[in-house]
Amino acid sequence: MMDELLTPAEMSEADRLAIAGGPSNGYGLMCRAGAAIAAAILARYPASRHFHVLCGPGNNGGDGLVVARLLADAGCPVTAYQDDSPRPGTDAAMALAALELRTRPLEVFYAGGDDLVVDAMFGAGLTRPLQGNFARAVERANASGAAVLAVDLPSGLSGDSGQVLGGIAIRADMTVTFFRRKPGHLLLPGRSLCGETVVADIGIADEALTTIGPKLWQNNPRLWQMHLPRPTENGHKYSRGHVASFSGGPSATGAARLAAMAAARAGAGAVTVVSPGSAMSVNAAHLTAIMLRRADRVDELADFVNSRKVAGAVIGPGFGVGEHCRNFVSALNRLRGEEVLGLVLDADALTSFEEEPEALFALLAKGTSSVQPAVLTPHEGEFGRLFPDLAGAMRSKVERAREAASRCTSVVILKGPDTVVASPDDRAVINAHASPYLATAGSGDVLAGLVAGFLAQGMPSFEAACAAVWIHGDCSLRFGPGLTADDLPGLIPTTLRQLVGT
Ligand SMILES: NC(=O)C1=CN([C@@H]2O[C@H](COP(=O)(O)OP(=O)(O)OC[C@H]3O[C@@H](n4cnc5c(N)ncnc54)[C@H](OP(=O)(O)O)[C@@H]3O)[C@@H](O)[C@H]2O)[C@@H](O)CC1
Ligand SMILES: [K+]
Repeated sequence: MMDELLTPAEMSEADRLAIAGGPSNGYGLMCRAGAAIAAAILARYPASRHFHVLCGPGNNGGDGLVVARLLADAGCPVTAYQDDSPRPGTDAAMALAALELRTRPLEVFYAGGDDLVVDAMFGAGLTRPLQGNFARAVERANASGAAVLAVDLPSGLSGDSGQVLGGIAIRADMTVTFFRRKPGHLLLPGRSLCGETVVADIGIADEALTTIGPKLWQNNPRLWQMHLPRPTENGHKYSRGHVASFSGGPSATGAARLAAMAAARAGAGAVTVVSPGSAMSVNAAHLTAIMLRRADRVDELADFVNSRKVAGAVIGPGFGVGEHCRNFVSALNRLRGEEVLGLVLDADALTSFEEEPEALFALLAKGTSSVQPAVLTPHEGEFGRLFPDLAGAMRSKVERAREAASRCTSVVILKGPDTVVASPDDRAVINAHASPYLATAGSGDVLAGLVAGFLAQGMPSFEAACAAVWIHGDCSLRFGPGLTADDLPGLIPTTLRQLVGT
Protein backbone atom coordinates (compact mmCIF):
# COMPACT_ATOMS: atom_id res chain seq x y z
CA MET A 1 0.00 0.00 0.00
CA MET A 2 1.44 3.37 -1.01
CA ASP A 3 -1.17 5.48 0.80
CA GLU A 4 0.90 6.31 3.89
CA LEU A 5 2.05 9.92 4.09
CA LEU A 6 5.32 10.63 5.87
CA THR A 7 6.25 13.90 7.49
CA PRO A 8 9.76 15.08 6.60
CA ALA A 9 10.88 13.94 10.08
CA GLU A 10 9.42 10.46 9.49
CA MET A 11 11.05 10.40 6.06
CA SER A 12 14.46 11.11 7.50
CA GLU A 13 13.84 8.26 9.95
CA ALA A 14 13.06 6.00 6.95
CA ASP A 15 16.27 7.22 5.37
CA ARG A 16 18.21 6.44 8.55
CA LEU A 17 16.68 2.96 8.85
CA ALA A 18 17.44 2.22 5.19
CA ILE A 19 21.08 3.23 5.64
CA ALA A 20 21.39 1.27 8.89
CA GLY A 21 19.89 -1.80 7.21
CA GLY A 22 22.24 -1.49 4.19
CA PRO A 23 23.40 -2.16 1.58
CA SER A 24 23.10 1.51 0.46
CA ASN A 25 24.82 4.27 2.38
CA GLY A 26 23.57 7.88 2.26
CA TYR A 27 25.43 8.63 -0.93
CA GLY A 28 24.03 5.44 -2.47
CA LEU A 29 20.48 6.60 -1.69
CA MET A 30 21.28 10.03 -3.14
CA CYS A 31 22.53 8.40 -6.35
CA ARG A 32 19.34 6.35 -6.61
CA ALA A 33 17.26 9.47 -6.00
CA GLY A 34 19.20 11.33 -8.70
CA ALA A 35 18.85 8.40 -11.09
CA ALA A 36 15.08 8.30 -10.56
CA ILE A 37 14.84 12.03 -11.30
CA ALA A 38 17.05 11.80 -14.39
CA ALA A 39 14.96 8.90 -15.70
CA ALA A 40 11.77 10.92 -15.19
CA ILE A 41 13.32 13.89 -17.01
CA LEU A 42 14.49 11.83 -19.97
CA ALA A 43 11.07 10.16 -20.20
CA ARG A 44 9.00 13.35 -19.91
CA TYR A 45 11.16 16.21 -21.16
CA PRO A 46 13.70 14.65 -23.55
CA ALA A 47 13.44 17.43 -26.15
CA SER A 48 14.20 20.35 -23.80
CA ARG A 49 16.54 22.88 -25.40
CA HIS A 50 18.63 23.22 -22.25
CA PHE A 51 18.56 21.63 -18.79
CA HIS A 52 19.12 24.00 -15.84
CA VAL A 53 19.68 22.32 -12.48
CA LEU A 54 19.33 24.67 -9.48
CA CYS A 55 21.12 23.18 -6.48
CA GLY A 56 20.84 24.13 -2.81
CA PRO A 57 23.39 23.59 -0.03
CA GLY A 58 21.97 20.34 1.44
CA ASN A 59 21.04 16.87 0.23
CA ASN A 60 18.29 18.18 -2.05
CA GLY A 61 21.08 20.02 -3.85
CA GLY A 62 23.10 16.80 -3.74
CA ASP A 63 20.31 15.02 -5.62
CA GLY A 64 20.46 17.85 -8.16
CA LEU A 65 24.20 17.43 -8.63
CA VAL A 66 23.68 13.71 -9.35
CA VAL A 67 20.96 14.62 -11.86
CA ALA A 68 23.28 17.11 -13.59
CA ARG A 69 25.98 14.45 -13.89
CA LEU A 70 23.58 11.85 -15.31
CA LEU A 71 22.06 14.29 -17.80
CA ALA A 72 25.53 15.34 -18.96
CA ASP A 73 26.49 11.65 -19.30
CA ALA A 74 23.38 11.19 -21.46
CA GLY A 75 24.61 13.96 -23.77
CA CYS A 76 22.10 16.61 -22.67
CA PRO A 77 23.07 20.31 -22.68
CA VAL A 78 23.08 20.96 -18.93
CA THR A 79 24.12 23.71 -16.51
CA ALA A 80 24.22 23.21 -12.76
CA TYR A 81 23.96 26.26 -10.50
CA GLN A 82 25.07 26.43 -6.90
CA ASP A 83 26.13 29.32 -4.67
CA ASP A 84 27.77 27.63 -1.71
CA SER A 85 29.60 24.35 -1.98
CA PRO A 86 28.19 21.60 0.24
CA ARG A 87 29.92 21.08 3.59
CA PRO A 88 32.99 18.83 3.18
CA GLY A 89 32.38 15.19 4.00
CA THR A 90 28.66 15.29 3.20
CA ASP A 91 26.94 13.16 0.59
CA ALA A 92 26.28 16.32 -1.42
CA ALA A 93 30.03 17.06 -1.41
CA MET A 94 30.61 13.59 -2.89
CA ALA A 95 28.00 14.32 -5.55
CA LEU A 96 29.80 17.58 -6.39
CA ALA A 97 33.17 15.82 -6.60
CA ALA A 98 31.72 13.31 -9.08
CA LEU A 99 30.36 16.07 -11.32
CA GLU A 100 32.69 16.88 -14.17
CA LEU A 101 31.01 20.21 -14.94
CA ARG A 102 31.83 23.50 -13.27
CA THR A 103 28.78 24.82 -11.42
CA ARG A 104 27.71 28.44 -12.05
CA PRO A 105 26.43 30.91 -9.44
CA LEU A 106 22.65 31.05 -9.03
CA GLU A 107 22.53 34.72 -9.94
CA VAL A 108 23.40 34.00 -13.61
CA PHE A 109 20.54 31.50 -14.00
CA TYR A 110 18.18 32.36 -16.79
CA ALA A 111 15.89 29.91 -18.65
CA GLY A 112 14.00 30.18 -21.93
CA GLY A 113 10.54 28.81 -22.62
CA ASP A 114 11.80 25.62 -24.31
CA ASP A 115 14.14 24.72 -21.46
CA LEU A 116 13.69 22.50 -18.42
CA VAL A 117 14.41 23.77 -14.91
CA VAL A 118 15.22 21.17 -12.27
CA ASP A 119 14.53 22.62 -8.84
CA ALA A 120 16.92 20.97 -6.38
CA MET A 121 17.34 23.91 -4.02
CA PHE A 122 15.41 22.76 -0.94
CA GLY A 123 13.35 19.75 0.00
CA ALA A 124 12.71 18.24 3.41
CA GLY A 125 15.27 20.48 5.11
CA LEU A 126 13.66 23.86 4.40
CA THR A 127 13.63 25.75 7.69
CA ARG A 128 12.88 29.36 6.74
CA PRO A 129 11.60 31.57 3.93
CA LEU A 130 13.65 31.82 0.74
CA GLN A 131 15.67 34.98 0.34
CA GLY A 132 18.33 36.55 -1.86
CA ASN A 133 19.55 34.51 -4.83
CA PHE A 134 17.27 31.59 -3.96
CA ALA A 135 14.18 33.78 -4.02
CA ARG A 136 15.33 35.43 -7.25
CA ALA A 137 15.98 32.03 -8.86
CA VAL A 138 12.44 30.96 -7.93
CA GLU A 139 11.00 34.12 -9.47
CA ARG A 140 12.99 33.61 -12.67
CA ALA A 141 12.06 29.94 -12.94
CA ASN A 142 8.37 30.67 -12.40
CA ALA A 143 8.38 33.50 -14.95
CA SER A 144 10.46 31.67 -17.57
CA GLY A 145 7.75 29.65 -19.27
CA ALA A 146 10.10 26.65 -19.02
CA ALA A 147 8.86 23.34 -17.67
CA VAL A 148 9.85 22.90 -14.02
CA LEU A 149 10.53 19.60 -12.29
CA ALA A 150 10.92 19.72 -8.52
CA VAL A 151 13.12 17.28 -6.63
CA ASP A 152 11.17 15.95 -3.63
CA LEU A 153 9.27 19.22 -3.01
CA PRO A 154 9.01 22.57 -4.78
CA SER A 155 11.53 24.85 -3.01
CA GLY A 156 9.82 27.17 -0.56
CA LEU A 157 7.06 24.66 0.25
CA SER A 158 6.82 22.98 3.65
CA GLY A 159 6.53 19.22 3.28
CA ASP A 160 4.76 19.12 6.63
CA SER A 161 2.02 21.67 6.17
CA GLY A 162 1.72 22.34 2.43
CA GLN A 163 2.20 26.03 3.25
CA VAL A 164 4.63 28.33 1.47
CA LEU A 165 7.18 29.70 3.92
CA GLY A 166 7.47 33.45 3.34
CA GLY A 167 5.24 33.68 0.30
CA ILE A 168 7.54 32.46 -2.47
CA ALA A 169 7.89 28.95 -3.86
CA ILE A 170 8.61 27.09 -7.07
CA ARG A 171 5.57 26.33 -9.23
CA ALA A 172 6.37 22.90 -10.67
CA ASP A 173 4.86 20.93 -13.53
CA MET A 174 6.05 17.72 -11.98
CA THR A 175 7.45 16.72 -8.59
CA VAL A 176 9.34 13.50 -8.02
CA THR A 177 9.46 12.45 -4.39
CA PHE A 178 10.90 9.36 -2.78
CA PHE A 179 9.43 6.28 -1.04
CA ARG A 180 6.12 7.88 0.03
CA ARG A 181 4.31 11.21 -0.48
CA LYS A 182 4.53 13.89 2.21
CA PRO A 183 1.51 15.84 3.59
CA GLY A 184 2.70 18.95 1.71
CA HIS A 185 2.13 17.19 -1.62
CA LEU A 186 -1.61 16.92 -0.87
CA LEU A 187 -2.46 19.87 1.35
CA LEU A 188 -3.10 23.20 -0.35
CA PRO A 189 -1.50 25.30 -1.67
CA GLY A 190 1.24 22.62 -1.84
CA ARG A 191 -0.76 20.29 -4.06
CA SER A 192 -1.21 22.92 -6.73
CA LEU A 193 2.48 23.92 -6.62
CA CYS A 194 3.67 20.33 -7.12
CA GLY A 195 1.97 19.71 -10.45
CA GLU A 196 1.86 15.97 -11.03
CA THR A 197 3.51 14.15 -8.12
CA VAL A 198 5.35 10.93 -8.83
CA VAL A 199 6.73 8.65 -6.12
CA ALA A 200 10.06 7.01 -6.98
CA ASP A 201 11.33 3.79 -5.41
CA ILE A 202 14.90 4.41 -4.23
CA GLY A 203 15.31 1.09 -2.48
CA ILE A 204 13.93 1.93 0.98
CA ALA A 205 12.18 -1.22 2.20
CA ASP A 206 8.52 -1.03 3.25
CA GLU A 207 9.50 -2.61 6.58
CA ALA A 208 10.71 0.84 7.66
CA LEU A 209 7.03 1.73 7.99
CA THR A 210 6.53 -0.89 10.70
CA THR A 211 9.08 0.91 12.86
CA ILE A 212 7.85 4.40 12.01
CA GLY A 213 4.13 3.56 12.36
CA PRO A 214 2.73 6.46 10.31
CA LYS A 215 -0.86 7.45 11.17
CA LEU A 216 -1.60 9.63 8.18
CA TRP A 217 -2.78 8.42 4.80
CA GLN A 218 -4.02 9.71 1.48
CA ASN A 219 -7.74 8.89 1.47
CA ASN A 220 -8.27 5.81 -0.64
CA PRO A 221 -10.83 2.96 -0.68
CA ARG A 222 -8.08 0.54 0.35
CA LEU A 223 -8.30 2.06 3.84
CA TRP A 224 -12.01 1.46 4.46
CA GLN A 225 -13.54 -0.58 1.63
CA MET A 226 -13.72 -3.74 3.79
CA HIS A 227 -15.89 -1.86 6.32
CA LEU A 228 -18.47 -0.72 3.76
CA PRO A 229 -21.87 -2.15 4.67
CA ARG A 230 -23.25 -4.93 2.53
CA PRO A 231 -26.87 -6.03 2.99
CA THR A 232 -27.48 -9.58 4.16
CA GLU A 233 -30.05 -11.90 2.55
CA ASN A 234 -32.29 -11.92 5.61
CA GLY A 235 -31.97 -8.24 6.52
CA HIS A 236 -34.99 -5.97 6.86
CA LYS A 237 -35.28 -2.23 6.65
CA TYR A 238 -34.52 -1.47 10.29
CA SER A 239 -31.64 -3.94 10.46
CA ARG A 240 -30.09 -1.98 7.61
CA GLY A 241 -30.05 1.10 9.80
CA HIS A 242 -32.64 3.80 10.42
CA VAL A 243 -31.40 7.40 10.06
CA ALA A 244 -33.03 10.52 11.43
CA SER A 245 -32.31 13.83 9.70
CA PHE A 246 -33.44 16.95 11.58
CA SER A 247 -35.23 19.69 9.67
CA GLY A 248 -35.32 23.39 10.45
CA GLY A 249 -38.43 25.59 10.26
CA PRO A 250 -40.66 26.09 7.19
CA SER A 251 -38.11 28.14 5.27
CA ALA A 252 -35.13 25.89 6.07
CA THR A 253 -36.14 22.33 5.23
CA GLY A 254 -34.14 21.48 2.09
CA ALA A 255 -30.83 20.77 3.85
CA ALA A 256 -32.31 18.04 6.04
CA ARG A 257 -33.93 16.43 3.01
CA LEU A 258 -30.62 16.46 1.11
CA ALA A 259 -28.92 14.79 4.06
CA ALA A 260 -31.80 12.30 4.33
CA MET A 261 -31.57 11.37 0.65
CA ALA A 262 -27.81 10.87 0.93
CA ALA A 263 -28.27 8.62 3.98
CA ALA A 264 -30.77 6.55 2.02
CA ARG A 265 -28.41 6.28 -0.95
CA ALA A 266 -25.63 5.19 1.43
CA GLY A 267 -27.79 2.13 2.07
CA ALA A 268 -29.66 2.98 5.27
CA GLY A 269 -32.78 0.81 5.31
CA ALA A 270 -35.06 3.60 6.50
CA VAL A 271 -34.69 7.35 6.74
CA THR A 272 -36.94 9.80 8.54
CA VAL A 273 -36.94 13.56 8.37
CA VAL A 274 -37.73 14.77 11.87
CA SER A 275 -39.50 18.07 11.55
CA PRO A 276 -40.89 20.81 13.77
CA GLY A 277 -44.67 20.98 13.56
CA SER A 278 -44.45 24.28 11.69
CA ALA A 279 -42.57 22.65 8.77
CA MET A 280 -44.50 19.37 8.53
CA SER A 281 -46.53 20.39 5.51
CA VAL A 282 -43.54 21.76 3.60
CA ASN A 283 -41.56 18.58 4.24
CA ALA A 284 -44.54 16.35 3.47
CA ALA A 285 -44.90 18.01 0.08
CA HIS A 286 -41.35 17.00 -0.88
CA LEU A 287 -40.90 13.49 0.49
CA THR A 288 -41.71 10.08 -0.94
CA ALA A 289 -39.40 7.24 0.10
CA ILE A 290 -38.20 9.25 3.09
CA MET A 291 -40.53 9.17 6.12
CA LEU A 292 -41.62 12.16 8.16
CA ARG A 293 -42.06 12.56 11.92
CA ARG A 294 -42.90 15.52 14.06
CA ALA A 295 -40.73 16.42 17.07
CA ASP A 296 -40.79 19.87 18.63
CA ARG A 297 -39.54 18.80 22.04
CA VAL A 298 -36.75 16.71 23.46
CA ASP A 299 -39.16 14.11 24.91
CA GLU A 300 -40.77 13.66 21.48
CA LEU A 301 -37.34 13.21 19.97
CA ALA A 302 -36.33 10.61 22.57
CA ASP A 303 -39.63 8.72 22.11
CA PHE A 304 -39.07 8.54 18.41
CA VAL A 305 -35.43 7.41 18.62
CA ASN A 306 -36.26 4.72 21.17
CA SER A 307 -39.43 3.39 19.57
CA ARG A 308 -38.15 3.37 15.98
CA LYS A 309 -34.67 2.01 16.60
CA VAL A 310 -32.93 5.01 15.13
CA ALA A 311 -29.30 4.03 14.57
CA GLY A 312 -27.94 7.19 12.99
CA ALA A 313 -28.76 10.88 13.34
CA VAL A 314 -27.66 13.97 11.47
CA ILE A 315 -28.42 17.35 12.91
CA GLY A 316 -27.35 20.85 11.96
CA PRO A 317 -28.00 21.51 8.27
CA GLY A 318 -30.66 24.23 8.17
CA PHE A 319 -31.69 23.46 11.73
CA GLY A 320 -31.26 26.95 13.19
CA VAL A 321 -28.71 28.21 15.70
CA GLY A 322 -29.56 28.50 19.39
CA GLU A 323 -30.75 26.85 22.55
CA HIS A 324 -33.27 24.56 20.87
CA CYS A 325 -30.46 23.16 18.75
CA ARG A 326 -28.17 22.73 21.78
CA ASN A 327 -30.96 20.85 23.59
CA PHE A 328 -31.52 18.49 20.66
CA VAL A 329 -27.78 17.86 20.27
CA SER A 330 -27.51 17.15 23.96
CA ALA A 331 -30.47 14.74 23.86
CA LEU A 332 -29.13 12.91 20.83
CA ASN A 333 -25.75 12.63 22.47
CA ARG A 334 -27.35 11.11 25.58
CA LEU A 335 -29.07 8.60 23.35
CA ARG A 336 -25.75 7.91 21.66
CA GLY A 337 -24.60 6.57 25.01
CA GLU A 338 -27.74 4.48 25.64
CA GLU A 339 -28.56 3.20 22.18
CA VAL A 340 -26.14 2.37 19.41
CA LEU A 341 -26.63 5.72 17.76
CA GLY A 342 -24.18 7.16 15.27
CA LEU A 343 -24.26 10.94 15.52
CA VAL A 344 -23.26 13.53 12.91
CA LEU A 345 -23.08 17.21 13.89
CA ASP A 346 -22.84 19.74 11.09
CA ALA A 347 -23.45 23.43 10.41
CA ASP A 348 -25.89 24.96 12.96
CA ALA A 349 -25.28 22.14 15.44
CA LEU A 350 -21.66 23.32 15.60
CA THR A 351 -22.33 27.07 15.45
CA SER A 352 -24.85 26.75 18.29
CA PHE A 353 -21.93 25.99 20.61
CA GLU A 354 -19.84 28.94 19.42
CA GLU A 355 -20.18 30.73 22.78
CA GLU A 356 -19.39 27.63 24.82
CA PRO A 357 -17.44 25.06 22.82
CA GLU A 358 -16.22 23.48 26.06
CA ALA A 359 -19.81 22.49 26.84
CA LEU A 360 -19.98 20.59 23.54
CA PHE A 361 -16.62 18.91 24.17
CA ALA A 362 -17.68 17.85 27.67
CA LEU A 363 -20.92 16.47 26.29
CA LEU A 364 -19.23 14.46 23.55
CA ALA A 365 -16.58 13.08 25.90
CA LYS A 366 -19.18 11.21 27.94
CA GLY A 367 -19.33 7.44 27.72
CA THR A 368 -17.30 7.21 24.59
CA SER A 369 -15.43 4.07 25.53
CA SER A 370 -18.30 1.78 24.57
CA VAL A 371 -19.80 3.78 21.70
CA GLN A 372 -18.53 5.04 18.40
CA PRO A 373 -17.25 8.62 18.44
CA ALA A 374 -19.57 11.24 16.99
CA VAL A 375 -18.58 12.82 13.66
CA LEU A 376 -18.28 16.60 13.31
CA THR A 377 -18.18 18.07 9.81
CA PRO A 378 -17.08 21.72 10.02
CA HIS A 379 -15.87 23.87 7.16
CA GLU A 380 -13.11 26.33 8.07
CA GLY A 381 -15.63 28.97 9.27
CA GLU A 382 -17.43 26.58 11.63
CA PHE A 383 -14.11 25.12 12.73
CA GLY A 384 -12.88 28.60 13.67
CA ARG A 385 -15.97 29.15 15.83
CA LEU A 386 -15.40 25.98 17.86
CA PHE A 387 -11.60 26.07 17.88
CA PRO A 388 -10.63 29.74 17.56
CA ASP A 389 -7.05 29.07 18.63
CA LEU A 390 -6.68 26.45 15.87
CA ALA A 391 -8.08 28.62 13.07
CA GLY A 392 -5.88 30.05 10.33
CA ALA A 393 -2.92 28.62 8.53
CA MET A 394 -0.25 28.93 11.20
CA ARG A 395 -0.29 25.18 11.77
CA SER A 396 -0.76 22.30 9.37
CA LYS A 397 -4.36 21.43 8.59
CA VAL A 398 -3.66 17.86 9.69
CA GLU A 399 -2.35 18.98 13.08
CA ARG A 400 -5.31 21.32 13.54
CA ALA A 401 -7.85 18.61 12.72
CA ARG A 402 -6.07 16.10 14.98
CA GLU A 403 -5.99 18.51 17.90
CA ALA A 404 -9.68 19.28 17.37
CA ALA A 405 -10.57 15.56 17.23
CA SER A 406 -8.76 14.97 20.47
CA ARG A 407 -10.46 17.93 22.20
CA CYS A 408 -13.97 16.86 21.24
CA THR A 409 -13.38 13.08 21.40
CA SER A 410 -14.95 12.87 17.96
CA VAL A 411 -13.99 12.26 14.39
CA VAL A 412 -13.54 15.64 12.71
CA ILE A 413 -14.02 16.15 8.98
CA LEU A 414 -12.35 19.51 8.34
CA LYS A 415 -13.83 20.29 4.93
CA GLY A 416 -12.29 22.15 2.03
CA PRO A 417 -10.54 21.40 -1.25
CA ASP A 418 -8.04 19.38 0.82
CA THR A 419 -10.46 17.86 3.35
CA VAL A 420 -8.77 16.27 6.36
CA VAL A 421 -10.46 13.56 8.43
CA ALA A 422 -8.99 13.08 11.90
CA SER A 423 -9.84 10.57 14.61
CA PRO A 424 -9.38 11.05 18.36
CA ASP A 425 -7.00 8.06 18.23
CA ASP A 426 -4.70 10.19 16.04
CA ARG A 427 -5.35 8.49 12.70
CA ALA A 428 -5.92 10.98 9.89
CA VAL A 429 -6.35 11.12 6.12
CA ILE A 430 -6.04 13.87 3.55
CA ASN A 431 -8.50 13.69 0.68
CA ALA A 432 -7.44 14.72 -2.80
CA HIS A 433 -10.22 12.82 -4.59
CA ALA A 434 -12.76 15.56 -5.34
CA SER A 435 -13.61 18.15 -7.94
CA PRO A 436 -13.68 21.90 -7.26
CA TYR A 437 -17.30 21.74 -8.50
CA LEU A 438 -18.12 20.21 -5.12
CA ALA A 439 -17.93 23.68 -3.56
CA THR A 440 -21.65 24.31 -4.05
CA ALA A 441 -24.52 25.06 -1.68
CA GLY A 442 -25.92 21.95 -0.01
CA SER A 443 -22.94 19.77 -0.82
CA GLY A 444 -21.97 19.60 2.88
CA ASP A 445 -25.50 18.48 3.81
CA VAL A 446 -25.13 15.54 1.46
CA LEU A 447 -21.77 14.65 3.01
CA ALA A 448 -23.22 14.74 6.54
CA GLY A 449 -26.10 12.50 5.43
CA LEU A 450 -23.73 10.03 3.80
CA VAL A 451 -21.74 9.70 7.02
CA ALA A 452 -24.95 9.16 9.03
CA GLY A 453 -26.08 6.53 6.53
CA PHE A 454 -22.87 4.55 6.97
CA LEU A 455 -22.83 4.94 10.77
CA ALA A 456 -26.39 3.65 11.01
CA GLN A 457 -25.29 0.49 9.22
CA GLY A 458 -22.63 -0.13 11.85
CA MET A 459 -19.57 1.24 10.07
CA PRO A 460 -16.91 2.56 12.49
CA SER A 461 -16.87 6.36 12.66
CA PHE A 462 -13.43 7.07 11.20
CA GLU A 463 -13.90 4.66 8.30
CA ALA A 464 -17.45 5.95 7.70
CA ALA A 465 -16.16 9.52 7.56
CA CYS A 466 -13.29 8.66 5.20
CA ALA A 467 -15.59 6.64 2.94
CA ALA A 468 -18.20 9.39 2.81
CA VAL A 469 -15.60 12.03 1.91
CA TRP A 470 -14.11 9.91 -0.87
CA ILE A 471 -17.47 8.81 -2.32
CA HIS A 472 -18.80 12.39 -2.18
CA GLY A 473 -15.65 13.48 -4.06
CA ASP A 474 -15.96 10.65 -6.55
CA CYS A 475 -19.52 11.72 -7.39
CA SER A 476 -18.29 15.26 -8.07
CA LEU A 477 -15.48 14.02 -10.31
CA ARG A 478 -17.88 11.90 -12.35
CA PHE A 479 -20.40 14.72 -12.80
CA GLY A 480 -18.11 17.74 -13.29
CA PRO A 481 -19.46 21.09 -14.55
CA GLY A 482 -22.98 22.08 -13.61
CA LEU A 483 -23.04 19.96 -10.45
CA THR A 484 -25.61 20.93 -7.83
CA ALA A 485 -26.10 19.31 -4.43
CA ASP A 486 -29.40 17.88 -5.68
CA ASP A 487 -27.45 15.80 -8.22
CA LEU A 488 -25.16 14.22 -5.63
CA PRO A 489 -27.42 11.63 -3.94
CA GLY A 490 -28.36 10.17 -7.33
CA LEU A 491 -24.68 9.73 -8.21
CA ILE A 492 -23.83 7.73 -5.07
CA PRO A 493 -25.08 4.31 -6.27
CA THR A 494 -22.71 4.14 -9.25
CA THR A 495 -19.69 4.83 -7.05
CA LEU A 496 -20.91 2.39 -4.39
CA ARG A 497 -21.49 -0.31 -7.00
CA GLN A 498 -17.84 -0.05 -8.00
CA LEU A 499 -16.76 -0.39 -4.38
CA VAL A 500 -19.04 -3.17 -3.10
CA GLY A 501 -20.29 -4.83 -6.28
CA THR A 502 -23.97 -5.37 -7.03
N1 LIG B 1 15.35 11.28 3.30
C1 LIG B 1 15.73 10.46 2.31
O1 LIG B 1 15.41 9.32 2.31
C2 LIG B 1 16.50 10.98 1.20
C3 LIG B 1 16.64 12.34 1.01
N2 LIG B 1 17.20 12.83 -0.07
C4 LIG B 1 17.17 14.24 -0.34
O2 LIG B 1 17.59 14.98 0.76
C5 LIG B 1 16.73 16.07 0.96
C6 LIG B 1 16.76 16.54 2.35
O3 LIG B 1 18.08 16.96 2.57
P1 LIG B 1 18.47 17.94 3.74
O4 LIG B 1 17.96 17.38 4.99
O5 LIG B 1 19.91 18.19 3.62
O6 LIG B 1 17.61 19.22 3.44
P2 LIG B 1 17.58 20.27 2.20
O7 LIG B 1 16.20 20.41 1.76
O8 LIG B 1 18.59 19.92 1.19
O9 LIG B 1 17.98 21.66 2.90
C7 LIG B 1 18.86 21.71 3.98
C8 LIG B 1 19.91 22.77 3.78
O10 LIG B 1 19.31 23.99 3.40
C9 LIG B 1 19.56 24.99 4.39
N3 LIG B 1 18.36 25.82 4.41
C10 LIG B 1 17.12 25.48 4.79
N4 LIG B 1 16.25 26.46 4.50
C11 LIG B 1 16.96 27.46 3.91
C12 LIG B 1 16.64 28.72 3.36
N5 LIG B 1 15.39 29.17 3.36
N6 LIG B 1 17.61 29.47 2.83
C13 LIG B 1 18.89 29.04 2.82
N7 LIG B 1 19.27 27.83 3.32
C14 LIG B 1 18.32 27.06 3.86
C15 LIG B 1 19.88 24.25 5.61
O11 LIG B 1 20.71 25.08 6.38
P3 LIG B 1 20.45 25.28 7.95
O12 LIG B 1 18.96 25.39 8.16
O13 LIG B 1 21.00 24.04 8.55
O14 LIG B 1 21.19 26.49 8.26
C16 LIG B 1 20.64 23.05 5.04
O15 LIG B 1 21.96 23.41 4.69
C17 LIG B 1 15.40 15.55 0.52
O16 LIG B 1 14.50 16.59 0.22
C18 LIG B 1 15.80 14.74 -0.70
O17 LIG B 1 15.87 15.57 -1.84
C19 LIG B 1 17.76 11.95 -1.10
O18 LIG B 1 19.11 12.29 -1.28
C20 LIG B 1 17.70 10.49 -0.87
C21 LIG B 1 17.10 9.98 0.28
K1 LIG C 1 13.29 21.01 -4.49
